[in-house]
Amino acid sequence: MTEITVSLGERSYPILIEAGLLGRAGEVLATFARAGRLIVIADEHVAAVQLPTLRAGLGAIGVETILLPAGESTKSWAQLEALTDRLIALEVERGDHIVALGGGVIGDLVGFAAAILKRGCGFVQVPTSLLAQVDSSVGGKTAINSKAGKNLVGAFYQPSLVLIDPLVLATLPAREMRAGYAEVVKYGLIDDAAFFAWCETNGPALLAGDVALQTQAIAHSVAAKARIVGEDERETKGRRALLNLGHTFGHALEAETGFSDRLLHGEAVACGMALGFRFSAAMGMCSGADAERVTRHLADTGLPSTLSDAGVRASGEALVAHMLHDKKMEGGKLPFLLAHGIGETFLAKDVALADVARFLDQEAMVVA
Ligand SMILES: NC(=O)c1ccc[n+]([C@@H]2O[C@H](COP(=O)([O-])OP(=O)(O)OC[C@H]3O[C@@H](n4cnc5c(N)ncnc54)[C@H](O)[C@@H]3O)[C@@H](O)[C@H]2O)c1
Ligand SMILES: O=C(O)C(=O)C[C@@H](O)[C@H](O)[C@H](O)COP(=O)(O)O
Ligand SMILES: [Zn+2]
Repeated sequence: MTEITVSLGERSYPILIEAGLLGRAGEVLATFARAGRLIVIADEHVAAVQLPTLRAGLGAIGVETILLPAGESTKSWAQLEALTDRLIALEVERGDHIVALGGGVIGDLVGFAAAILKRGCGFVQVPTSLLAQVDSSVGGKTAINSKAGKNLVGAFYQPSLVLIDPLVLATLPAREMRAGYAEVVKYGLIDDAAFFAWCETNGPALLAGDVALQTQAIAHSVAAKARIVGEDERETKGRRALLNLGHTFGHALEAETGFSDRLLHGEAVACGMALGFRFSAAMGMCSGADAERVTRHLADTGLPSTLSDAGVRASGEALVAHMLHDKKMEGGKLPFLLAHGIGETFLAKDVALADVARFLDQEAMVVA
C-alpha cells in the first residue's frame, strides 16, 4: 500500500492507495464507525457500481446510504439542504465521520456539508473518478456552485482520510476518464516537465485502462498536490494558486455551458490549459513550440483544446465577465496562471483583461 501524508499540523491526514482497497475498506474505516455504523453518501451512478464492493469491504459495519443525483448540478443549495437535513435526521454528531463515495461532485458537496453540519463533523473521502483520485479528494477545497459561478460558496475543510482504490476506475466511463486525465497532465505543466513527458508516453495506455500506470499517475499526482497544499493550505501564498492552472479560463467555459454535461470540469480545464499556454505564447512569454506541444497532447487524448472543441461560441468580453467571479481576484485585479514553458507555470499579476478578451476573440475566429 502507498501512503502519502498531507502535512498540516493537527489537520494532517493520510492518503492510502492500493488496488483492491475498497473491498477491504473495513480495515481502515472501522475506526470511523460509531455504534457499528457508517453513513455513506454517493451519487446514483456510483452507488449502482461501487457500493456493493464497499459494503462487502466493510464487513460487519452497518452502512446507512444517502443517494444523490449524479452530475455537476448536484453541487447546489438545494442538494446541500437536502443532504444536511438528512444527516441531522440520522443524528450525526460532531465527533462522527461521514463518507463521500464518488467523484469530485460528491466529494465537494459532502465535504462542505461536513464543514457546516453542527459547525463541523468529520469526513472521509473515497474517490471513485480519476479526477477525484488525483485531485479533488485531497486538499480540503469543498464547495457548491452559485448562480454566478463555480465553487463560489464553500470552505477549506480537510478530510480525516483519503482511501483510493484504482480498481474502481474499471467502471468509469471513458469520457470521465479523459476529463480526469486533464488534471493529471496539469501537474506536469505546473512544475514537472519530466512528468508531462511521462504523460505523453503513457497517457494513451493509462486511458485505455492500464491499472499499473493509473496507480503510478494517481500516486505521483496526489504527492504533488499534498506537497503544495502542505505549503499553502488556504491559497494565500501564491503557491496553491498554481493548482488553478487552466481554471480561470476553464470555469468561464463551464459557466458559459451552464455547468452541465455539455462540458465536464476536466474538459474545461484541458481547454483552459491549452488557452493559457497559447495566451502565454501570444504575450511572448512562452515558446510557440511548447504551446503547440501542450495543445497536441490534449487533442491527441481526445480532450478539447480550442473554444470550438469545447462548444463555446461566446465573445471574449462575455468570457472575461465570468472570470470576474474568480476567487483569486485581489483588490479588483485578476491574477492569471501563465507559463514560461512546460513545467514553468507562474502567477502573473499584471495581465490586462482587455488583452485576454482580444486573445479569446482571435481564438474564436481562428477555429470557427
Ligand atoms: N475540491 C477540489 O480540489 C476539486 C478539484 C478538482 C475538481 N473539483 C470538482 O470536482 C467536480 C468534478 O469531479 P468529477 O469529474 O469526478 O465529476 P463527478 O463527480 O460528476 O463524476 C463524474 C461522473 O462519473 C461517475 N462516476 C464516478 N466514479 C465512477 C465509477 N468508479 N464508475 C462509474 N461511474 C463513476 C459519476 O456518477 C458522474 O456521473 C467538479 O465539480 C469540480 O469543480 C474539485
Ligand atoms: O485544489 C486546488 O487548489 C485546485 O485549484 C484544484 C482544482 O483542480 C479544483 O478544480 C478546484 O476546485 C478549483 O478551485 P477554485 O478555488 O478555483 O474553485
Ligand atoms: Zn479542477
